[in-house]
Amino acid sequence: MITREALKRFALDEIWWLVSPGNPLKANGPAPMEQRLARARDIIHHPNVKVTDIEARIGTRYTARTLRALRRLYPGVRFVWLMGADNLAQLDRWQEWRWIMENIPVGVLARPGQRISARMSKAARVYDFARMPARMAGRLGRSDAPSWCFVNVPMVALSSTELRRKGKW
Ligand SMILES: Nc1ncnc2c1ncn2[C@@H]1O[C@H](COP(=O)(O)OP(=O)(O)OP(=O)(O)O)[C@@H](O)[C@H]1O
Ligand SMILES: O=C(O)c1ccc[n+]([C@@H]2O[C@H](COP(=O)([O-])O)[C@@H](O)[C@H]2O)c1
Repeated sequence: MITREALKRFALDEIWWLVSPGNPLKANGPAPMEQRLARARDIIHHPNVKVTDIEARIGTRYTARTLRALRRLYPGVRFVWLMGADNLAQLDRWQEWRWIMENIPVGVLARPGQRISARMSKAARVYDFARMPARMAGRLGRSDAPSWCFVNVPMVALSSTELRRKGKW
């Protein structure tokens, strides 16, 4: 749902789901890559959405390194980094987070319970000057970094952790 919203709201050509080799801030490692790729591909069927293990192939789980590699590999492409509001709330714990903000436009999708922590976060405060109003979200991909935009999307209070706990995956 947030992928479909992001395609529309940010007027993107494509969205790539980067199936992570493992979030550096999460203590427990994920399920095997092949399994997660297959499950991700079962969920999303959209001509403009690609599910990829490119981070594993590049050999990194750090977003700044991924983005540098992607720009080298696809020099003609203007990339935008997309994430949920929970990730904005702790972005200042990411490796080279200022480099990310300074170099790639960032689109943030609202997430239940995360509005205040995202708004009060260090990243939001430091880069307040670079925030685009949501009504201009469609221009995010064509704007120069630093530039970020928070959009309100229909709230779905689901998390991967909860789905795993309920045995749905
Ligand atoms: N319900 C949601 N609303 C908005 N963004 C979301 C939602 N669920 C996940 N995201 C975003 O989608 C991306 C992938 O999230 P992920 O698959 O790790 O799920 P998660 O629910 O955050 O995981 P976990 O429960 O293990 O913390 C992240 O950027 C996250 O912020
Ligand atoms: O680069 C980092 O330091 C960093 C720290 C935490 C999360 N990330 C990335 O952010 C993405 C979202 O993580 P998650 O677990 O919320 O889906 C995923 O690609 C992670 O690898 C990246």
